[in-house]
Amino acid sequence: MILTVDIGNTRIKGAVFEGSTQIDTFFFTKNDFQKKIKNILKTHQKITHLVVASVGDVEKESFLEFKKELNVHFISHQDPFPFLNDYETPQTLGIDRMVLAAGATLQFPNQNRLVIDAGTCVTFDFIDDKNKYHGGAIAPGLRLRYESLHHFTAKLPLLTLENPKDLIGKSTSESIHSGVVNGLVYEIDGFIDEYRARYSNFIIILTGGDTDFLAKRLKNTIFANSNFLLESLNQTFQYKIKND
Ligand SMILES: Nc1ncnc2c1ncn2[C@@H]1O[C@H](COP(=O)(O)OP(=O)(O)O)[C@@H](O)[C@H]1O
Ligand SMILES: CC(C)(COP(=O)(O)O)[C@@H](O)C(=O)NCCC(=O)O
Ligand SMILES: [K+]
Repeated sequence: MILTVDIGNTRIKGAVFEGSTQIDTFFFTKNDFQKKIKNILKTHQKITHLVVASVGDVEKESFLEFKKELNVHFISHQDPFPFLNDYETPQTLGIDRMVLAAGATLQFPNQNRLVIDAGTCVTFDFIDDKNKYHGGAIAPGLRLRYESLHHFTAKLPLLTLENPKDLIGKSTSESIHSGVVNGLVYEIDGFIDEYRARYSNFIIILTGGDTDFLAKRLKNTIFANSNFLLESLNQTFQYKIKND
């Protein structure tokens, strides 16, 4: 059994896999994840490997204590990946984006794929049907948009995510909700339309913490799976075992 851990810039997520089946899912904070992982290891005594992908600011050293009982692996740019990386700065490409691209390549063979991860940032990643990773885009995520409107102005309040009543906001709060939510939805649909103008056929995977909120608002048909990064982490590690 494998425990996969995804350290993003907002949350730490974990999942236990038996083969390709996800049997448990967890959310951690920076302060409690060591204690929680210990409990998970007690519950699932067959866990032999801990596989971590991190773009957050958690120290690698905080996983050292698990090395006694487990095989601990941090996914890195040196691992084998099932695609050809055409990014001009491959060493600066987020390891989460590498893992998403690996998952898309392995789960959806022989087709063009666009992966959209709506987390702290919204990232776009495009992998073509010849398994070449092209690159994509990085934009602020939903919560980041609410926070930056508040942080960089004198008058705007900090609001939490809410469904906009209408396109036309009739108050400060309604205007912010429309600007943030409708804005991101139009942005994602706009990106998809532009990709479609270049590539007639591709599948779209939407993942990240805002998956469910966004999926039902997009006009494009997408494959929504908020677990895609954790699943892809498991697959990236299986791929490494076979190809190292
Ligand atoms: N419990 C939660 N805590 C924080 N953000 C959450 C939560 N549930 C959903 N979200 C949403 O998820 C987004 C963060 O997604 P996530 O995939 O966890 O980010 P990251 O991978 O960058 O840490 C935020 O924009 C927020 O709107
Ligand atoms: C773009 C990101 C900050 C996204 O992080 P997340 O929203 O998943 O927390 C992360 O993938 C990253 O640090 N990337 C490095 C730059 C790059 O991918 O080119
Ligand atoms: K992201």
